[in-house]
Amino acid sequence: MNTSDDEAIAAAAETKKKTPKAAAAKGKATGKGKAAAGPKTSAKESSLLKQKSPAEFFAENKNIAGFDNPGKSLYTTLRELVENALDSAESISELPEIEITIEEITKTKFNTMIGLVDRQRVDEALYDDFESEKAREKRLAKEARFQESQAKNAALGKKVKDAPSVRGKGRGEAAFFKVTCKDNGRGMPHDDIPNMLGRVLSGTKYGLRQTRGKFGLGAKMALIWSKMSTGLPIEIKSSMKGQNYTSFCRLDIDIHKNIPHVHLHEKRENKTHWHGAEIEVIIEGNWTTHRSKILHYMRQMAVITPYAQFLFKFLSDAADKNLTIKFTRRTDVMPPVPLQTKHHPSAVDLLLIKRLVAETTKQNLLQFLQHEFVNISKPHAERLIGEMGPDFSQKMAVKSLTSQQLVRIHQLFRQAKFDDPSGNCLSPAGEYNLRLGIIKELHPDMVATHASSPQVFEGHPFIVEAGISIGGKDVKQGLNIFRFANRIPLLFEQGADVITRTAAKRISWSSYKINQQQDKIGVFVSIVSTKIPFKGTGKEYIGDDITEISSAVKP
Ligand SMILES: Nc1ncnc2c1ncn2[C@@H]1O[C@H](COP(=O)(O)OP(=O)(O)OP(=O)(O)O)[C@@H](O)[C@H]1O
Repeated sequence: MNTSDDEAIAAAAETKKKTPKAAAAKGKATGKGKAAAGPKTSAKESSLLKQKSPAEFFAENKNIAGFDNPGKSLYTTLRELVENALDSAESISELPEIEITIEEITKTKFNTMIGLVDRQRVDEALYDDFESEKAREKRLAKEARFQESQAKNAALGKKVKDAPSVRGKGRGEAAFFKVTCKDNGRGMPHDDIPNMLGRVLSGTKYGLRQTRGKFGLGAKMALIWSKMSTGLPIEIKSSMKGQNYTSFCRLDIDIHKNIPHVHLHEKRENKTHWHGAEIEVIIEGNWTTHRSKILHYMRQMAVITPYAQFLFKFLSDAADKNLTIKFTRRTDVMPPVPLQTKHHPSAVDLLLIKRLVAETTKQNLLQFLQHEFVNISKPHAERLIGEMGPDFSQKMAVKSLTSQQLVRIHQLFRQAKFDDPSGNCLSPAGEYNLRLGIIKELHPDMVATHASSPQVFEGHPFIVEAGISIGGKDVKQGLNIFRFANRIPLLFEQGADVITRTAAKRISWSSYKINQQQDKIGVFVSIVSTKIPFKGTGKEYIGDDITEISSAVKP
């Protein structure tokens, strides 16, 4: 015992003798109160710890899932529904037939739907778009000046600018849309519908397989957004092949508990023997700001999926806004259904090894290594076990492995050499389809395509397919970059994406006798993998920081 300990004990004994109250206070401060019951917690000190459900988290951070604002939310809702529809039809090798309708709902119609009486404005000055007499005069004078300068510019042959738009300060009046997506896919089992669409982070696409969906989030985000912006539930109709009934379900989500709140769930007659799903959601959106993104998305989807048929409709009370576009099927050749694969030993972390041990049906370590991972043959597994050390044996029960032994296996997996995973489980669009898609949607003067052999990053196989086109319809001068990941068009965050950066900065177009500024160049790059390293859950771009991918994208 050193001097300072001695001193502290002596001082404490002294305090105890002198003032029992002061000693108690000291005990509280040092956390050494009554030995058995522990220090009492006053109401003021009660724990501040709170839990949040995944649904609450995503409702509060909806931007990370692509629901940044009403316009983007309309775009992302459509996209999530279309991608689910395609995944579903392709999973049963059915040529996809997908109908998408966006119906504009006026405020009066919306209010009638929810039983709210429409009210006219009474006190105009209360509103954000109210313009005082003075402000009106000022605006009109500004507009007149602008028109004068435009007239002068036009007379001098100079470029004429668009008139600046006049907007209120705030968000203005909300616009509502009913988004419906109907497919001819697998449908959903009746009893699973509430959890599939009303519980965040639940889905059927979590295995190691190339799919458009991945997180078990997209459709639920559309529902959360509808709950946040209109308070209306989602409606689902679904029927599986051979079922003589259609499931109908109307539900919303209990955000706090992250559980579905079912309003109606029943079986109805399926006279037409239809199979597939039809999902309908009513949300706030903005068609004006995101019309062009939505149409680009549909067109790009038609490029990468020429074997699908899409019927896109925009319906409005203003007849001149109505739109119907049919993207026709050009081929019956579908890429093969992507296969579920096992994990590559170099791509697993400790947590995943523990999960695989907990879930495996294999009894011993030898069988476990051989059957739960790709590229470990029996002789290879025997050698690996030998290398693990004397505590390990081929016959040892895999469920009896200690935490330390699992760490040893993980360490060995990181250091040992394994053959690369094969790309057999992947389903690229195929050069034929990519070429066809480009010709069908762009009508270029020239197209060239190329597909790479499978490559690997972090134990995941990936394939890059690319196409270049020159000329065509609705193609602007310069680079027109079309990016696809697991056959999803990526339209946002273009600047940071590996494909854009490669096309714009790392390719010497002049060496191919292509003028980067003047020619109408279409660049199409499609990456498929069991793991697309998206930045964020919004699936909007692939970063430029994975060497294997960036060098594979550059020809
Ligand atoms: N049109 C559909 N047809 C059949 N099943 C569907 C359909 N839409 C959704 N599902 C089922 O509901 C599940 C949840 O869909 P959700 O969009 O929430 O997530 P996901 O597609 O699995 O992943 P992600 O969040 O990456 O899109 C899907 O995994 C699928 O099983």
